Amino acid sequence: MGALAESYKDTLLEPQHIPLDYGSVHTLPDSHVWLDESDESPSGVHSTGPPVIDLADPDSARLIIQACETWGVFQLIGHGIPTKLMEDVQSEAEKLFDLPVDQKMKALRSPGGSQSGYGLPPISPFFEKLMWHEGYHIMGSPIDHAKLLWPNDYQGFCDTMVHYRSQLKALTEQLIRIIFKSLNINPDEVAWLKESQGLSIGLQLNCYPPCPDPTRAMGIAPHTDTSLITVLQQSKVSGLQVFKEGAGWVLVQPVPGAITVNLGDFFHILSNGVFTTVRHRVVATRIRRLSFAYFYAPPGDFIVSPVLSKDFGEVPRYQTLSVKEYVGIKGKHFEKALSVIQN
Ligand SMILES: C=C1C[C@]23C[C@@]1(O)CC[C@H]2[C@@]12CCC[C@@](C)(C(=O)O1)[C@H]2[C@@H]3C(=O)O
Ligand SMILES: O=C(O)CCC(=O)C(=O)O
Ligand SMILES: [Fe+2]
Repeated sequence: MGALAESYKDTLLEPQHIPLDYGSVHTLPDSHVWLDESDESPSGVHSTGPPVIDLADPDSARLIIQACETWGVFQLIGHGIPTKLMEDVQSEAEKLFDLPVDQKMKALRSPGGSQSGYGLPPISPFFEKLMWHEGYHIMGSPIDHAKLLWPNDYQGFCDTMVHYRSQLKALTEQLIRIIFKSLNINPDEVAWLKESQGLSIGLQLNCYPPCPDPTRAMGIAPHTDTSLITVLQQSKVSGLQVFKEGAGWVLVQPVPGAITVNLGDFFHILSNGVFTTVRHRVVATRIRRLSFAYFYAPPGDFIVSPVLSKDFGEVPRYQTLSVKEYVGIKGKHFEKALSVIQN
């Protein structure tokens, strides 16, 4: 199922690492109070956000590369994902998170197993406090877990998710080709890009339930994605913030119909640190917010080695290692993983 299925598999999930029955909680429990994020200015709402790029613009490749260097994130319009499909995904996910908590718990992700199923973010054990979040992860076939949720009525959900995944795969690979060219990597010579063998692909449905005290809660704690690239559908409700040096936390205000694209750790390593793996978080909100993240990583045995050139630097800033090795290091060292492999 690919190397990402192994990520965070050894982080110790304690009994408290399961989502609350949020509908029945009217005050924020102490276990969910996040205080003192003050070192990293709370909500940089005054800064201009990351760029919005139209993929149909003849200049889009240049703008994408520029955004990879400066922000590590951008919003993409003209991407060709049908609006109807994006709406269908939203309504299937709403149906899922609307289920009674006992029903969702039947599909709970099992500790040490694959990442598929219902639960809190796998990074939860790295934090003292719990996130105001529930998620459902799909890796490989969605059928087994969907059958647990809807024993007689799972086909519509599965068809929508599989169709969505294949559309996002094509878009993601189009973006990877653009970025590879700027790194002087010939995409036609990359076997996994041509043949789709051994890729690590995960589709994460995120739900941030209505929060009674959003300024003291956290939707998803700060992290960088363990991916080459992540493409994200945000709903109309804002909540995603990215950390920008000099500006603090900056809101990525959702543009209707746009797909948010962010680079993950593997593009950062490949580009010798020139492309940003963007640190991001999600703030809690008074109204429910959904988002859908598609994570794409090369096969576990792919060797990630910084590209060296005049533009990307002549000296490697990171050690050369396999995707699988890095996933192991990330699972152990989390936010420090990149500094662990720094030369
Ligand atoms: C494909 C993956 C990326 C992810 C870890 C995982 O193996 C499965 C869940 C993903 C997710 C979703 C919520 C935020 C996040 C940091 C987490 O805890 O689980 C990401 C992980 C990631 O980007 O590494
Ligand atoms: O909800 C969002 O906007 C972002 C979610 C996210 O960062 C993730 O799933 O990795
Ligand atoms: Fe993320």
